[in-house]
Amino acid sequence: MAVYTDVPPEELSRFVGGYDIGETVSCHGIAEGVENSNFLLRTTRADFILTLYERRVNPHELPWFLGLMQYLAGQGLSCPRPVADRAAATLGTLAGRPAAITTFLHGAWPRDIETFHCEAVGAAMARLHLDGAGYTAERRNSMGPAAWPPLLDACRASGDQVQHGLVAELDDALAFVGPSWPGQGAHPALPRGQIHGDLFPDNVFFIDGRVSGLIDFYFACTDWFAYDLAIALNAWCFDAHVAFCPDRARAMVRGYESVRPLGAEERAALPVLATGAAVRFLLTRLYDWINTPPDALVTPKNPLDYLGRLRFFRALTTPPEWL
Ligand SMILES: Nc1ncnc2c1ncn2[C@@H]1O[C@H](COP(=O)(O)OP(=O)(O)O)[C@@H](O)[C@H]1O
Ligand SMILES: N[C@@H](CCOP(=O)(O)O)C(=O)O
Repeated sequence: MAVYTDVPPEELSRFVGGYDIGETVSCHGIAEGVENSNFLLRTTRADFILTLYERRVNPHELPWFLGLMQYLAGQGLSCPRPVADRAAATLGTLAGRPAAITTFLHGAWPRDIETFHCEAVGAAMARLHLDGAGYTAERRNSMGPAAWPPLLDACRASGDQVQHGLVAELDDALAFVGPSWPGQGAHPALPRGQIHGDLFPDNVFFIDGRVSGLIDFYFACTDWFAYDLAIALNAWCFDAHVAFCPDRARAMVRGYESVRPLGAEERAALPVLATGAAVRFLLTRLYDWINTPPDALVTPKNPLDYLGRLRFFRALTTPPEWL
């Protein structure tokens, strides 16, 4: 359950009254997601998503995220479009939190991933990469390689209680990934631009087998395009037993390349990028696993799902046949 902040009805009605979106009919907390408080806001005109920003989102960065969504929606990408209030502002304050209203997207995220989903998400991601080109403001990846050593340090005391030897394995992975990262030493920099940064299945909606929308842009940033693909290879291309599914990976790369072909250097960097992506999600999940109180409303995600992924990508020595 991800509703961290309750919204008193009178505050909601004052907030919604600042927009030209009709009268509030209902406003219900949404029991999915982990980062922010999301509500389905139904008005006499339409359905909207009301988001109160919590936790990891830096309020100073919200205009960048909202601006990116506005820009991508203007390019024809199906993503939440921030709604401006009567004073033309897309960011306000509600119940003491920064808050925004965005358009509601129809569709549902896939619970059972099939190969066609992976091909479709690859193509949708490549479109996002191309569509973002005209949004020139940059955002550094706050969850990039520089963030990983301090995250590991914060988990150092308790990490081995989650799995024996985990901290040493993560130290070793960081020592490998850091110097091998694109742009480090002899490793070439790669094509870069606006990436989603968290394109997991629960952030991609489908209708009748086609992508109907991408949501949750709050890890978006300016980084290597191929890193976004590496994140999605982690998130979509393993089964429930954390066994790698080469057909899914092949389909995802094929879908991506149907829109934006990868360069040879991007292809060569994918194993290390995917190893880094596994480290990144293992670490954020481990941090949450250790620091989420037992009575919290949100259930932390299992960090060890990403240990199997890390080991898989780390062990790739030659270019894999699915690439
Ligand atoms: N624009 C949207 N249209 C429809 N549903 C949405 C939209 N944004 C969020 N949701 C719903 O809210 C849930 C949580 O949103 P998400 O952005 O993933 O939250 P968090 O940032 O907290 O992880 C989604 O799984 C979806 O059900
Ligand atoms: N996708 C991340 C967690 C971020 O959650 P989201 O609900 O914002 O997508 C993970 O699975 O670790």
